Amino acid sequence: MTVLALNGIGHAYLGRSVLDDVDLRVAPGEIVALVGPSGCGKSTLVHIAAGLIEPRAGRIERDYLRHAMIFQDPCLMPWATAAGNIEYVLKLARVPRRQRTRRISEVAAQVALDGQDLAKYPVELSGGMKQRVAIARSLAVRPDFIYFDEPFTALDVALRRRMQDLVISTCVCGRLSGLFITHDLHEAARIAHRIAVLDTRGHGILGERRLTDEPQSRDDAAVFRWVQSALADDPLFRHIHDVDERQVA
Ligand SMILES: Nc1ncnc2c1ncn2[C@@H]1O[C@H](COP(=O)(O)OP(=O)(O)OP(=O)(O)O)[C@@H](O)[C@H]1O
Repeated sequence: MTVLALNGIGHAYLGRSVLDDVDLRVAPGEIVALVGPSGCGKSTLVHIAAGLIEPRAGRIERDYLRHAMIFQDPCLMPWATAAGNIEYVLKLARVPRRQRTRRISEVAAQVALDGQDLAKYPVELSGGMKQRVAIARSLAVRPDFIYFDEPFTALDVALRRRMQDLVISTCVCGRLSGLFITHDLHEAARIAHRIAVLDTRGHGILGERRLTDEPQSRDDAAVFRWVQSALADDPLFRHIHDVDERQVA
């Protein structure tokens, strides 16, 4: 069973190929992390999967009801309060006013935003609070699939961790499915059921590894051990490591 199937996806920008023959599947209730070095086409693939870009080749099968997207930039409307930003998507979904108020409170509680936070404008919110509003906004319409495009890259380590916990508590425990783009193997190993590696030049999925236990049951030591062993012993991830080091050098 799949809720998302990408079959033979290919794409090019200005005649330059960035993706070729990419196949990827997500099962119900599964979070798949897609990793790969910068510029290999991860964002392009997730935009294609979400229907924001029409691919040059391939077929996409979506078997979910409603998706949401969370980007690195929270993309909040600066002229609306946090509550106003969340309410906007509920208005678009034609949710009646009384239900909107209740739904805003529910999702705000899920991401630990209080009434005072909800009354603030984006300029008055910290980076982490803005990202929490963005997550609350995406949860407000009750998606059953979420696309994450490196959502926590700009956050500091502690905040990033809290946001990852939030993904685990809302998505994994809520049985939502998702595709999570990241170049951070630790992040992937914390939150995903399965990790797929995109080829350096976007020429297909190089391989994938399933993590045996559920994300909510992994402690820091288990994640650390998994990543160390993947980088040291697994040729699939050594490849990523080498490429990153080459780019830094
Ligand atoms: N709109 C665009 N027009 C032209 N080229 C683009 C466009 N968007 C992306 N590219 C190019 O396509 C390639 C893949 O970009 P993409 O953003 O999908 O990679 P990525 O793996 O998500 O990178 P990163 O991890 O750095 O965000 C890159 O070489 C990028 O420069």
